[in-house]
Amino acid sequence: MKFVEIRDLQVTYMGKTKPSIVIDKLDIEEGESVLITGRSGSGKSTLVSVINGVIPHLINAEVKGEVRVFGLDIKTTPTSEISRYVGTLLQDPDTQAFNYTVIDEVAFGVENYMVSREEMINRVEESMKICGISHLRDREINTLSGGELQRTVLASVLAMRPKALILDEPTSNIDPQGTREILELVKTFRSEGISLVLVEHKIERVLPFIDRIIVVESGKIAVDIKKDEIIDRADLLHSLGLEIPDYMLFLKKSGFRRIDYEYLRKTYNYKPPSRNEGKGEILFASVKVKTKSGKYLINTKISLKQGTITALMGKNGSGKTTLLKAIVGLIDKKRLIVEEEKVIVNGKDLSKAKLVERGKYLAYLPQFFDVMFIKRTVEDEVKFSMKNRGVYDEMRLGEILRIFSLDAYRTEDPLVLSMGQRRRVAMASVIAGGAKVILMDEPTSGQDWYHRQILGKELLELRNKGYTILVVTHDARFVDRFTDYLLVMSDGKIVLEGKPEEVFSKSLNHGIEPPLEYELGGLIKNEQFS
Ligand SMILES: Nc1ncnc2c1ncn2[C@@H]1O[C@H](COP(=O)(O)OP(=O)(O)OP(=O)(O)O)[C@@H](O)[C@H]1O
Ligand SMILES: Nc1ncnc2c1ncn2[C@@H]1O[C@H](COP(=O)(O)OP(=O)(O)OP(=O)(O)O)[C@@H](O)[C@H]1O
Repeated sequence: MKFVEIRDLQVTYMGKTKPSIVIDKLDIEEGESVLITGRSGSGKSTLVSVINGVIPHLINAEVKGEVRVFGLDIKTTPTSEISRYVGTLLQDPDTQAFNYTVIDEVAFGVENYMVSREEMINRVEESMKICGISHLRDREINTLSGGELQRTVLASVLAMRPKALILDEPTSNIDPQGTREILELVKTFRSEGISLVLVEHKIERVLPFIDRIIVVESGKIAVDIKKDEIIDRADLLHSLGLEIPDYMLFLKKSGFRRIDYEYLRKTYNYKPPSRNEGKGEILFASVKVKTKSGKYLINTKISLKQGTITALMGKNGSGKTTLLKAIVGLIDKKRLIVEEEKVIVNGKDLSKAKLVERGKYLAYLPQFFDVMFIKRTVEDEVKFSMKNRGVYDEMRLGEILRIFSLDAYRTEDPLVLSMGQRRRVAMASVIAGGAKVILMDEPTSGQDWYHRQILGKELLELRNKGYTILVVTHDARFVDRFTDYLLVMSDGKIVLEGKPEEVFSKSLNHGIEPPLEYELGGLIKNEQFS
């Protein structure tokens, strides 16, 4: 039986005049493992939403044509029935978790099935183990880090033992080593005939786990190839804005039709970009944060050099977000104990300063910043933020809008702008108070390569204008391309620091996978892709 059969499909969201996807024919065989990729907004999520029945049952959209999933017509089969066969991990795990504790969440789906209690317990335990969250079993969901939450949702999906899995950008929140471990395990399920659909921007990372690549472009299937054809089509894929590493283009130019890691190791040269050294320390912090039961979540010192971009990497739950929050003064003191929070910015001691005062020196951009917008125009949004910090001045407002290339959008509603534009409005608002140090939490997550490059260039421009930036990310290629220093956290401590090329050679034990060109170019030894 086929996993997916699509014929003459057109999906049009309520209120839209044009369909978001138009697909004449698509078949996915049972047991196949397919990567669906393509630019942001191309229609990937819409496609997977008809495969798991979310459209039309939970999201209102008109579906013309036919979609069958394991022979079931998605238009007439309730989602509860489809979800017995097709398990989905959404990109934003917040929307998928409803329970109080981790173990309740993992058991939630499987509880509704007719399985014995013993079988249920076995499945729940096994899934927690696979996803590396057994130690979090009794933890309240709202205390989990982003990656821990995503792993929890995945465990609950796996406990249902679906015939097919849809993973929507698993690498966006789960650290690279964790993603690899989970995909390795999914691969072993595949020997039991499980089908896999992976929606992902990081093609290279998932290549060992898939058979076929489908590229969606403007709502249509633009490319549908076997994995082995990736080099043959490298130029086309590159021109579609996908993250095709240079070494693949190099192979194509050298006349190869397949990836030949041996040849690359002998011939491929890689030189990291030049980095800024910075001019002395602009930020120093010494932070200790612990739980009520006395476990240190953060116990570390951090220093940033003026006029540099510094990356902060580390496994899920290592403490990256908590460290950023502690520096800006955003730790929830009802839940956690702040034992030490020494923060000095540009010679000014902010250790005792309140949030608003710290905001004049430090700008913090959370991962999901849309919630920050409260005004109806870009100009009002930035103005409001300046007034709030007591630093409003019309000239300065104009200057900030120019720095962030927002002049042309002054009167637009921030919420109708594109993701990149919205991020610039949020950044303009947070630095409007005069802050010269910007702390950003996972701005690369879920972004396609084109937008990650735009972000990187924006950061370089800000750096050249004298700002200092600390950026939390799981994206090693982004770090290599766009940052000057790399800090690695483990168990609440910064354990490695230096230029990315120095740190990458030692970071394998900390959940970080260096860009493959480091290994192929002989800069580090890591034979995981061979
Ligand atoms: N619920 C919705 N209502 C109306 N339009 C929608 C809805 N969801 C998506 N769209 C539109 O459909 C098009 C395809 O969006 P979709 O989310 O499928 O893209 P995507 O390739 O998954 O993007 P990304 O990589 O950014 O997640 C876009 O133009 C988007 O604005
Ligand atoms: N109230 C709490 N009680 C116990 N542990 C907590 C509490 N709040 C947070 N934690 C734990 O602190 C650790 C650090 O979380 P943090 O969000 O800083 O991690 P992170 O490095 O940003 O992870 P990710 O890469 O997944 O985003 C996590 O293991 C989290 O579960």
